[in-house]
Amino acid sequence: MKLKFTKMHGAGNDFVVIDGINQDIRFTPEQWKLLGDRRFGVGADQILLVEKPTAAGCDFRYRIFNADGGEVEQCGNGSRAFVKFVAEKGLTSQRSITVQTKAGIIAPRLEDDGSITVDMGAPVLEPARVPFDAENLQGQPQGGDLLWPLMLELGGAREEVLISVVSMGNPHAVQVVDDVDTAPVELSGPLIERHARFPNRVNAGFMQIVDRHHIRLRVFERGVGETLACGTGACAAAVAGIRRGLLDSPVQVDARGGQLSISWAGPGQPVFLTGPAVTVFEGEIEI
Ligand SMILES: N[C@@H](CCC[C@H](N)C(=O)O)C(=O)O
Repeated sequence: MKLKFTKMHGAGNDFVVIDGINQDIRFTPEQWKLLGDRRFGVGADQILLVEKPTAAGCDFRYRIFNADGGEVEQCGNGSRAFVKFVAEKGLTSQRSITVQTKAGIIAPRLEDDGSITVDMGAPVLEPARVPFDAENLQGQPQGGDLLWPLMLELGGAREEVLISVVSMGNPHAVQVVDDVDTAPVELSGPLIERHARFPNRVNAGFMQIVDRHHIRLRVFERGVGETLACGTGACAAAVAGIRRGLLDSPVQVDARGGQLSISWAGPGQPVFLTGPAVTVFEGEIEI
């Protein structure tokens, strides 16, 4: 079939966005992977599918596929691209929408200045629900959080890293580093992503604290590798930093591809993610 798509990005985290309301989309994991392939397909960190909702009270259903072809629960930067896409394509006239995802309902809103704020829902902090297997591990208390020691095998050497585990619908392991520019993202990112204690794999965040309202962040994303920004990763890092008593809301997050802003009032409360969404080009591909 000839597929119409839109290429978009949010702070450099890039997407192929597909209207699955006016096109009949039934792809295999290999076809999703091909769309994400930067050499043989279009190229993107994630492919986002817009569908009619199946849950009552929602305007749309939002499905997310990583570049490796796997379907995942949540994507924060993608949710901003999603609301801009449905507005630009005339699929809605509302500036605030409710969106059904695999991880629950989120609510993105187009602001007058073109930025987008998303109610991402409350973070999940219980290890078993992230999911993270904490059995026989001694958590180290810090602030209101437990830091978990994770043993990494690096070329014969063993190294322990201290992580916070947070789910924003999708799983995150966040560690504090002195300097994100020299943090071993390429080396330990893949080891954390596939660590046996994360049965569904995990997104690995490396956060440098600049001051109590400002961090720098790099994220090695599950199913992709390092991206220029990760919206749920920014939410998870801010939540972890606030819980540990290192940060106060709101938190400015500098990613390599742009700036995001996170606010969170504390456990049980939703996390709000604000940032840009940009349409790059429209295209068609035979698939
Ligand atoms: N880039 C995203 C997260 C996309 C999904 C992630 N790779 C996962 O597997 O959970 C974001 O902006 O949140």
